[in-house]
Amino acid sequence: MVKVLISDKLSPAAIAIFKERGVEVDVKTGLTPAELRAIIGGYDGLAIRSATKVTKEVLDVATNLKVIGRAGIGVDNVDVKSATSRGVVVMNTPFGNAITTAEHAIALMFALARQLPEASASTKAGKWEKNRFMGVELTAKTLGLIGCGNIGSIVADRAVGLKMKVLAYDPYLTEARAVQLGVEKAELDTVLAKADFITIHTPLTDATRNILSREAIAKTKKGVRIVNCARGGLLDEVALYDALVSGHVAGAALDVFEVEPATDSPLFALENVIATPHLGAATTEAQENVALQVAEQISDFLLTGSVSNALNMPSVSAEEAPRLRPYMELCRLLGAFAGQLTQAKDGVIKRVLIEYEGAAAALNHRPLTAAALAGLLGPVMEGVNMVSAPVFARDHGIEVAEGSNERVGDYQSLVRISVTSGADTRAVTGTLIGNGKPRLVEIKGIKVEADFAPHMLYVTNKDKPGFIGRFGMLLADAGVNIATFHLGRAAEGEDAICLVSTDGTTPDAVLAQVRALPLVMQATTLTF
Ligand SMILES: NC(=O)C1=CN([C@@H]2O[C@H](COP(=O)(O)OP(=O)(O)OC[C@H]3O[C@@H](n4cnc5c(N)ncnc54)[C@H](O)[C@@H]3O)[C@@H](O)[C@H]2O)C=CC1
Ligand SMILES: O=C(O)CCC(=O)C(=O)O
Repeated sequence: MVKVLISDKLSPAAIAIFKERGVEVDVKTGLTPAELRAIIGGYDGLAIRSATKVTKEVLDVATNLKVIGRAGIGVDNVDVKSATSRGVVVMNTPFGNAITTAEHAIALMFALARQLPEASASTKAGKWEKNRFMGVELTAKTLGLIGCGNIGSIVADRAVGLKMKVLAYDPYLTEARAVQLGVEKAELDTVLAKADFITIHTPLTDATRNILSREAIAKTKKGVRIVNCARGGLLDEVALYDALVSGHVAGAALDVFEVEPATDSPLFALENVIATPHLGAATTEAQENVALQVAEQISDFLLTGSVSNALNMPSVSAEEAPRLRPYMELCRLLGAFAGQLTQAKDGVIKRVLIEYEGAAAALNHRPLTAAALAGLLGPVMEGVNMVSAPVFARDHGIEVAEGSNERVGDYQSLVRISVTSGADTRAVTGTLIGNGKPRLVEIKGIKVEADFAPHMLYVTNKDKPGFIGRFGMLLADAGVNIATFHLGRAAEGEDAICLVSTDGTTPDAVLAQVRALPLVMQATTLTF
């Protein structure tokens, strides 16, 4: 039974889903990093919000972990790079809390415009300061959006409904989408110069860190009000403090802080600052949405192999997962065959071409290619899987290409992997037979019909009388039992191949004797 740890406060809806799907689930919140490291090795899945920090140190001891599911959007509390190199899928729930967070940004904008928290506190203190709290209207004001993705576009939609003019700075926003949203696409400097309110909705990346820097804040319109409901670190808190004190910025509403939990900040002493404790996603509806989604996504992945909303792996829908699974296995085995042949020769892979023919041409190729790369790179990288293999290939300059052809030849479906290393290119081709069983049908252009087996011996030789008898006797004398024996040749008297499955490994000394047989060009043991 697969086992999942929920290490942050999640709606009980998540536990119900896991149990319903037959996944064993433990809920342990508030763990220290050391406590998490001590237990994480026992889990296949980890469901988190923002409190759990999934660091490299945690991942290093997460020996069974296959998937991390973030019930929410931002994954800045997960070391995605380390997770990827360890083959752990990282998923989020990109839409479940977007409306709620957009509503929080709008709520903060209203709260700033009418100084609601201060007015409420003063009234409750019995002061009735009617003249102190003079507000501003939102109608006809300019809202500057920085980031117009899921949340930003919902904020834009609501702001347009409030009769605001919306300027959006987002390098990835197309003109067509801007028109559809009723916003004007603008450069950052224009947004800074013209906006009465600015709200940030970008992820925190190297490009967005400090996007509202001291210099940027200096370019804003005097009296601007700023909302940050995205991530701490997107604005310079010290510069913001100075601009609030000088009166250049009329108010700021912050849900997120550079250091969280933020229990102490000079900003808290300012009347014109509203602060909430990272509450953007905190509604019953959003928490139920993200908890349900993350539990479904983690269960689906662990139980069926379907992948949704992963940041480091191509998606595989629940519908296509059963169809893709035998092909993924075929691709992995073909990759492993080609990888072991390459390793036995010159070793350094330069280029991989994966071709899909017949029925395979119509499939979702990204997960299949990832599976082929995982098999191929197995001999060079311990523990490589579909998550880590494409990244490893990219980082090591291995060129990966795909081809497809719907034409059906001798086989309904074919996958061919051609690997170039040094001056050589080696191709292995396979198909699925009967109930989805992988079969090798061609090696280096020579036809063969062979199943994959845990232990194999692959020999290339000259097609001349004398090899097969000597080879069989040698294995028999060494006590290596042959399970299956397959032969193929390019043409009479030319290059031939012999693929044998054995009941156990062939010792290195026996392999050396095979290599020394007359007519043998090369011999390699293979394991699958
Ligand atoms: N306060 C809270 O509780 C919550 C905060 N968030 C945060 O809200 C932020 C936005 O989330 P989503 O809208 O779902 O993300 P998204 O990925 O849908 O949208 C982000 C947008 O930022 C744009 N962008 C990227 N780099 C940019 C740059 N250099 N300059 C301007 N725009 C840039 C992207 O093109 C994209 O359109 C994230 O930081 C997320 O972590 C999300 C949910 C809850
Ligand atoms: O889980 C939370 O409360 C925070 C949500 C959030 O920041 C996100 O989804 O990115």
